[in-house]
Amino acid sequence: MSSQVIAFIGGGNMASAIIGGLLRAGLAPAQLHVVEPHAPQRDKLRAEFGLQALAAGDASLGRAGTVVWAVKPQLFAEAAAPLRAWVGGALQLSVMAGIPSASIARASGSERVVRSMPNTPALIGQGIAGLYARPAVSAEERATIEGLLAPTGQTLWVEREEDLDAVTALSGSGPAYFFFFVEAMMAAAVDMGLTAEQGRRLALATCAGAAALGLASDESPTTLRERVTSKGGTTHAAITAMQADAVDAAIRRAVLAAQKRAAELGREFG
Ligand SMILES: NC(=O)C1=CN([C@@H]2O[C@H](COP(=O)(O)OP(=O)(O)OC[C@H]3O[C@@H](n4cnc5c(N)ncnc54)[C@H](OP(=O)(O)O)[C@@H]3O)[C@@H](O)[C@H]2O)C=CC1
Ligand SMILES: O=C(O)[C@@H]1CCC=N1
Repeated sequence: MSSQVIAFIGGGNMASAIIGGLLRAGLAPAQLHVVEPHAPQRDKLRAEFGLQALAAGDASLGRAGTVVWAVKPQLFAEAAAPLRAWVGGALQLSVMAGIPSASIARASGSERVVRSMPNTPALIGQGIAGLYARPAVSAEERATIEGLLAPTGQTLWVEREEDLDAVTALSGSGPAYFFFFVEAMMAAAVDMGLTAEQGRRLALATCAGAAALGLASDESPTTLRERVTSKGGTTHAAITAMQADAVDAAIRRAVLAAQKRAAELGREFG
């Protein structure tokens, strides 16, 4: 990893996932600057990572080679306005849902903008992040961003910026859909007389095993599903019940709702 300074604007969940990865990859805490107005969160960053976060931006941000925008989309404009004087010379990386790269270029004063959409498994190095670069970003700068995100998991470039809204709806929000499903499995476990903890272990191990099998196999998810589904058996009963409730259509509608919201966030706060 290079010796450049990386400045994070916002030191919350997603910034912490990336910071943790960078420190594990060998960056020195002194290479990481964080602007975080929330005092308890600054204390947490100090305790967890040994970082001295700033309550507000200052001229030290001018030393950053890369600036990572990790505030809520709703707060982007407010967060960026006081920093423009210092961040314009840097490569910009956003993790914010929805905010268009043109807005980030305008607010930061730099056309060198990469938008990313990571997800929370980044915390354990098993995330996947969609990436989009504005034309002014060089091949070397794309590689810099890939290196910065590598400790958090995989990356996937998209050519059209609007596709990041779909990535947001699939993999950015996706961990929450998965935990929603696990919550329902746990509730069903209790309905059947198991404890919630037994349900949690069975559901999580089953989902992790199924995901690992899907990744390791050349077969499609449909084939893998059919292989579990014995004729006239228990899985058939469950899948038939889900089809009767149109669960697949409901999931598709939910993902499209997330995509629509990502686009709205861009229009409202970009
Ligand atoms: N969580 C997720 O799964 C994912 C999130 N994202 C994106 O990451 C971004 C951050 O989300 P997340 O980490 O979950 O949110 P958090 O609320 O955990 O982190 C944002 C942090 O920014 C701080 N902040 C608020 N105003 C400013 C400011 N003016 N300058 C600097 N920092 C400020 C917040 O402080 P305070 O709490 O006081 O407001 C907060 O600590 C969002 O844009 C989201 O779309 C992307 C992919 C996945
Ligand atoms: O819910 C959100 O808006 C953010 C973006 C993707 C995951 N969390």
